[in-house]
Amino acid sequence: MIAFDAVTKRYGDNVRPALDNISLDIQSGEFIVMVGQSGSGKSTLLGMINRLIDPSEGVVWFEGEDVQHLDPVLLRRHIGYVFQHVGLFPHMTLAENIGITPRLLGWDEARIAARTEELLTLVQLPPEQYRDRIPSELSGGQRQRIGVARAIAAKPRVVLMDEPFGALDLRTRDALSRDYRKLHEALQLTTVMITHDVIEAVLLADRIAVLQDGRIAGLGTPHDLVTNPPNDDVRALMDMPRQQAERLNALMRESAAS
Ligand SMILES: Nc1ncnc2c1ncn2[C@@H]1O[C@H](COP(=O)(O)OP(=O)(O)OP(=O)(O)O)[C@@H](O)[C@H]1O
Repeated sequence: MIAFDAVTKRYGDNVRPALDNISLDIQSGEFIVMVGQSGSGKSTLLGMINRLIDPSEGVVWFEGEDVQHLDPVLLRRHIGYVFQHVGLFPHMTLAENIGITPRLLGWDEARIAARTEELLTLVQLPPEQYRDRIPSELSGGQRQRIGVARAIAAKPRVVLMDEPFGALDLRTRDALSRDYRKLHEALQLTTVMITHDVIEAVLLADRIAVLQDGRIAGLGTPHDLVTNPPNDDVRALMDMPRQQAERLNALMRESAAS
């Protein structure tokens, strides 16, 4: 579905490339999650898929085509994009926000209305109650649900997510990410997600890519990376959820004993 072939990205005259000779194949239907420290190159990698960023060297393939040969505006209409600050249009109703890409693609109004109803139901915001609201009349979690609905409105096969649930409280975040995983499966999407939360990555991903200084330091199923990390940095990162669980258990035991 998507392939990076020896991709390097240099910003301006920075000595160190933001991405350094990355090769990565993403299969159709796969849920791949990118983790790594701030500045490791995750957003740069994601932005190359929908041509927000162009490579300095190498080729990014999308469904067998070099993205450099595709019109970026048209390409983006076929790739859903969800990011942390949802970016809904504040004066448009939720229905209008969801209908933006279908409308740009020339769908007729009846089809857009039907699709909007379907999506509001899918993201668990009953249409009769929500379709005519504006974004400021929603909670952060509800807004993010609309962000997901808008991203998949025109039935893209690929969805890119940049810290989509990062600004939400833990419970909402957990519920929303689980709901999204179900949507990913039901709609047979290909999803590329960035998160800073290793637990979220382990729970959601088919495969995790660990980025470090512009390179892929580890790539594999959550199980592979936890049980057989390729190096000490990946081991330390993937071991964090277990260490936190152990600390929590120890605290619980101490407070139960006192
Ligand atoms: N427009 C830009 N101009 C110059 N340097 C940039 C630009 N965008 C990113 N960089 C640099 O490229 C490197 C990778 O940045 P990138 O945003 O891809 O990292 P990231 O892993 O997504 O970070 P974060 O987790 O903080 O969002 C960083 O060193 C960053 O400073």
